[in-house]
Amino acid sequence: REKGLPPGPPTIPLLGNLHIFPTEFAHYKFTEWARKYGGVYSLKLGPGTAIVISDAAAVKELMDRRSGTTGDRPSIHLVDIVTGGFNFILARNPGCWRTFRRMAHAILTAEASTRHLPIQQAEATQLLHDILVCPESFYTHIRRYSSSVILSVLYGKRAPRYDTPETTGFFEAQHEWELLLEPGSTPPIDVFPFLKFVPERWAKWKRDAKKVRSLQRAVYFGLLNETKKRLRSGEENGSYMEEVLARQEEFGMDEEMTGYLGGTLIEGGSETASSYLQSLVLCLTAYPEAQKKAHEEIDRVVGGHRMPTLDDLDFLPYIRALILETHRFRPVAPLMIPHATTAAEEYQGYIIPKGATVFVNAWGILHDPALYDNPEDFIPDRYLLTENGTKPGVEGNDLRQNFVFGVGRRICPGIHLGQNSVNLNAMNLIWAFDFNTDIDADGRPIELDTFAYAKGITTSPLPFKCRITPRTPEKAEIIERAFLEAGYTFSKFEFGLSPEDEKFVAESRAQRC
Ligand code: HEM
Repeated sequence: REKGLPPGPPTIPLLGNLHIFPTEFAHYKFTEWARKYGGVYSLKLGPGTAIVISDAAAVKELMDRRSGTTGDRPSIHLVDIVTGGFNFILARNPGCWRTFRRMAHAILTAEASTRHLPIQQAEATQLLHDILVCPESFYTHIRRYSSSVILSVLYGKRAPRYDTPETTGFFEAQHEWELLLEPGSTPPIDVFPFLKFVPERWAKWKRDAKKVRSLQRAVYFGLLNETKKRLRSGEENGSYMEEVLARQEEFGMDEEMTGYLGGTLIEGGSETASSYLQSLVLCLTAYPEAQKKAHEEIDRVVGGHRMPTLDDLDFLPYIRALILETHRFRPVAPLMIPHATTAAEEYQGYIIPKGATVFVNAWGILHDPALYDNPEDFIPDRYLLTENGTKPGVEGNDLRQNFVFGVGRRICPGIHLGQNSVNLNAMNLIWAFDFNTDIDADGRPIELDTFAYAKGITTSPLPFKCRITPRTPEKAEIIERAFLEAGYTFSKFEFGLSPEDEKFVAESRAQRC
């Protein structure tokens, strides 16, 4: 470890800390090290350096205020060979990232998210309907919902079923991509660049990378070409990609960039919202006291004769607190997405070197016992006591309520769309259903493991069982009616459907007649 770096675990020659770098659930190990080495510590990864920040004040200073030098992403060879460097989320700065970001700022605005609310609301209604009809498949219903919203908003084409070809195509590509990016699944190419020159026949990762590239391109460019075809036939429906295509020249975007912009926005928007909503169901089920309070509040404010709308949220302080507590308790991206520095920075006497990878340990901060009372418990009330949920007497000014959406220049550009999804569905699900733990053969409740999560950069609970029942027959009827009425909104997003999707849609419409 070079002189001047923040402290960190002892190193060994050549590898530094590479031999102890966690290959899964890194946020747990990073948090354990933070308690030992402090809120800003360093890891040596071969010749490279990683800085782990688990302190809210340091995040504010280094990542938000000095974002000009901490807003890059680390160089990842796989991103270059799979996407040609055109992955918005992992793109390096400068280069195409700046163009993507300008485009996102112009088009993914709060105002635009409001324009897309009708389809989001209609999809949220189908989510309630699907759970009503087949509650045991709630996990996949949520995934269908989030993919369909993002496909509708981006390409103006919805996914009526979980098995819609675009959805399964995307999930397959995404699954293979995440496996490839998983630390430990490939040799350390970025630490030892000579590995790039190993011939393909001895490097399985190169063959896998080719496969992921062709899977992704089939989905991303397939959707883009369909959008163009739809525009040529004069069937505009106001999707994001329509505007991107119209302003391609203004932003200097060629075909490759345009295809990958849309594709990586699906990557960013699909699994994040679904992971959040799956965690929400897990928390409601595992913490019946919190569920009861939320039910009481929504019954008082919204009542049983209509569905909630986003306007109700202002009058639902406990549910707002519950939404924030779910973000804190199980953040979708516990280590966010690694950043990198473009110049050296000095922080409290330590050097943060140029080219260092920076991990923002959101998990470590949001589960810090110095900030939160009983951080491992799900306690929405903490957000009623203080703005950022911190324990009384502790300054929470270095935190902010949208912290889980990222930091500095890399803050999530889909934040408005994401927040609408989270807020709308949280209210809907609480309004509509009772969530109870499953029971075993002897009628005893089966305790849920709230730590059973999938590994990866973004993480969702592993599929779990719970009993979901409508709260009143009247609510079940309201949901059915709203789903049938949503058919009109859906019809504007249903083109080029597969025969199976056509059949499904026709059957839903037939019910209406
Ligand atoms: C609950 C929903 C969501 C959560 C919790 C979430 C969270 C995040 C986080 C933590 C980051 C990393 C920020 C950083 O590196 O500092 C991020 C980046 C990103 N998100 Fe989201 N996100 C959500 C929804 C969405 C949606 C709906 C979209 C697309 C419309 C989206 C697109 C992106 C993109 C493109 C990036 C990369 C931005 C960049 O590197 O400049 N996200 N998101």
